[in-house]
Amino acid sequence: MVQDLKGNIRVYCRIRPAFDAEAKTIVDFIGEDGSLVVIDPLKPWKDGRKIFDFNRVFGSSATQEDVFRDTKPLVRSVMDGYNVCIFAYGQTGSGKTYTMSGPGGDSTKKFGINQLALNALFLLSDERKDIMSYKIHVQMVKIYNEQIRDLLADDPLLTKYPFISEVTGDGLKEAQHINKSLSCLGDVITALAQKNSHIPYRNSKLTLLLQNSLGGHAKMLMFAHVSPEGDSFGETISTLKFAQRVSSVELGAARLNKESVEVLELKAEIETLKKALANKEALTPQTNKPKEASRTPFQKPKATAELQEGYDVTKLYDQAGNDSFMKTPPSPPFAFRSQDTPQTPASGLKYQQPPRSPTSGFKSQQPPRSPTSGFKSQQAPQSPTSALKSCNAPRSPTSAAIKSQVVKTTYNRTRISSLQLPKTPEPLITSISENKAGMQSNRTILSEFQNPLTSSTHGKGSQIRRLLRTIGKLINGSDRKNQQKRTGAAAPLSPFSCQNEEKSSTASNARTLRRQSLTGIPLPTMSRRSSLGGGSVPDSCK
Ligand SMILES: Nc1ncnc2c1ncn2[C@@H]1O[C@H](COP(=O)(O)OP(=O)(O)OP(=O)(O)O)[C@@H](O)[C@H]1O
Repeated sequence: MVQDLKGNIRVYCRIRPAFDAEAKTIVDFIGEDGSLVVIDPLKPWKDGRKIFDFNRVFGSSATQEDVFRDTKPLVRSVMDGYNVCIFAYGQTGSGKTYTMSGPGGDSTKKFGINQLALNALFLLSDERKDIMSYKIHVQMVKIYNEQIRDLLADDPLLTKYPFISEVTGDGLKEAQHINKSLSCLGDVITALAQKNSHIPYRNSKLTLLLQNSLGGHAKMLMFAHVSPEGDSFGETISTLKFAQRVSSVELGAARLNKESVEVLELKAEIETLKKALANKEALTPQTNKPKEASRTPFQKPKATAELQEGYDVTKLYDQAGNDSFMKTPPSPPFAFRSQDTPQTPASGLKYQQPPRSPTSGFKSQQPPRSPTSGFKSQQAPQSPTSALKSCNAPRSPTSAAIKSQVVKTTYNRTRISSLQLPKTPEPLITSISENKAGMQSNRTILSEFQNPLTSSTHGKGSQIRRLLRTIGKLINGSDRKNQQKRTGAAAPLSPFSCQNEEKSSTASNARTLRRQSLTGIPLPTMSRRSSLGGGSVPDSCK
């Protein structure tokens, strides 16, 4: 907890076993609390003792498993939405490769952090497969002479580089670049430690590459490797001092890619609300249920079909209380485009209703829709203003609203083609569940590529939140609304009465339709005109 408050740079120190087991090492003391005391072989008395503090210190007897045990929680936090960076630092021959790649061999005991971390990610992914779908991408690059090379590229020429790990000519150049990288890393760490406004990430490819993992938005683990031999003391002290500096950097709490977790939580909430809604639905008397063949567009199963076919119903239902709802036609970018979810001929809002006037929106078997319409196929509204006017019987705006949100959330999801859907709201929720993977895939891509998709995931979170609010309103307000519906006359609904009246009338219309959707009972004398407010439509608004 203290660490989280302090920041998210952790420093583990690992001491390689001495090559000569008989030789005296510079390690004087290793504390459980992460303290390390080294002693200068040239000053074996008190002044020669240097004390350092890290998060953990692994002595020469520590195994790969020991090291990974303390690394695993960090690795797992990737799956919870954090960017995590683990890197090894230290003089040549101090054990960096051993820790990160392992000594080699098939046994997991020989695995390094890289393999163990991937194993952990795959295991976790498997454990959560019922609730989450992860995509894991692996990239391997080498920074050589300030050139980044993709080591997993198909073209070997791209991966080939001269090994020269002599210090002349190109080797000298290489050494200079390595020094530059490390020096830049040091500069970045110093700037972070000093809380400078400018952090010089761009000074080297290494820091540029690690930018997202060195800043305050990520969790970082540094393995500081040291050799225990006396003749490495100078390098060891240098490494330990740098590691101490890194450890002193206080970045503040890492910023979780919280949208991902939010999505998880919201999904759990959806599950709860789903049950509550289903219960409510079960308690609500279902009367005047039309036959399947003559089902009106206000019935939930139809709306469900619309959802599952990927219709853009949001502008028609979800925003029923919004001015623009009646005025603005669904815009193409918002509409569920055919290439994303192609609809089948059987899909759509086939209301089986007789043709209506040109102001009617949901005409069954209506030919070509307006290009601006979010509705697809035959049922597209003929005009932007015709969305609710066309309703002979109350549509189920609430279920449509729920669905429309899901449509947006699951924009890239696989289309569900069947139109033979049950009449309860469960299919709605089912469609949510079926699209879990989609919601989380973005979330997974976000872990992989870090920042770029955050806003996308955030959008899904807020969409789901809106959806939850809608469901919550349905559950909490249904009784009251039903009561109102039974006792009161329908509120004047006049979406075509222009500016001043339009908002309230549209909202009333939405409430009315929601009441209807909850109960499934058509409102008395719910003609098209009465559902819109009973007044004639002014010419100016037609
Ligand atoms: N914890 C360890 N236990 C046993 N052997 C180790 C350990 N760490 C390192 N070694 C051995 O020490 C030698 C040097 O280790 P390694 O190659 O990992 O160092 P390095 O820091 O990667 O070196 P370089 O920077 O030169 O690549 C190797 O033979 C390795 O097997």
